[in-house]
Amino acid sequence: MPTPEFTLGPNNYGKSGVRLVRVGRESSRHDLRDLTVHTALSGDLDATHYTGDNAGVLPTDTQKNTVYAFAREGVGAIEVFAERLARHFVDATPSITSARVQIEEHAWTRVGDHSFTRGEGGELRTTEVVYGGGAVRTAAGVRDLLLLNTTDSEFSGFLVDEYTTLPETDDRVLATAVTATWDYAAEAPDGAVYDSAFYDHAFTRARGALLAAFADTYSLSLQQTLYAVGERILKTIPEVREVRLSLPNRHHYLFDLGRFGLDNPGVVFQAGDLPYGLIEGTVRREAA
Ligand SMILES: O=c1[nH]c(=O)c2[nH]c(=O)[nH]c2[nH]1
Repeated sequence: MPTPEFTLGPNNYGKSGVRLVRVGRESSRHDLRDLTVHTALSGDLDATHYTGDNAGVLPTDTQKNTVYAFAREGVGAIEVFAERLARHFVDATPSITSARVQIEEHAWTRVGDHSFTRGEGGELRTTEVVYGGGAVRTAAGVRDLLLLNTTDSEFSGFLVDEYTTLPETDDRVLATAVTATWDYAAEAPDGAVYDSAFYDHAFTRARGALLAAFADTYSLSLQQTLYAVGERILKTIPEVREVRLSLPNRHHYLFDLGRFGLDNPGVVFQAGDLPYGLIEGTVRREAA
């Protein structure tokens, strides 16, 4: 290979948005799983970038096919399915040294033995597994979990400068669409086995902790709520080492009804769209 003029930096490639629906027919009460899978591989891929020599390139089409083929025997928890795929791409492909597999699960609600319903959009359960150098890193989470408190939220005492117009409030609607991601420790502190049952149970408990913290925290800022949510997840799941949260502030503006001779004691709001505040942060197990 001729010496290239410039240096290729970090790179990865894979298939995004692999839509997989699996029907479990073990009994007449069918099981339904609906996943979107994203693969990203990296390794010794200089040749394809510098010269177009594709000998080390496992096509993204093959990566997609592998997702469907692996689903034939079962999926289990999305964390486990992602790890199976990531390990396969690395262990079976000499040029590939690291694989990232991300999965979003769209939840369907059962309405019969073989009937299900779900709204468009809606909350997703998520995972991201990275496998390389013999080590697995597993993260799990939720996206677009909509939450709203009609009271027990204030925002006051903030910094004021010549551009500040925001009035202080001692009672507001607090609404957000939570994206939460939590990392599992490589070694479970209590010796738990990271299997599908573990991940499903941990997900249910982490989500429950998130909801409880949002509901029972008297909020002086969304930042304070963010910390309270992260803290609650860490306290609930000993295997979690870090929680990352992204909380858009879905503003609700008290609508001025005074123009119509009406009072508005926190009853009628205009739901805002853009712009929105975006509060993001990480809460870690290590002490401050
Ligand atoms: O909870 C909040 N945090 C902020 O930083 C902020 N800024 C703002 O305008 N409203 C809010 N609310």
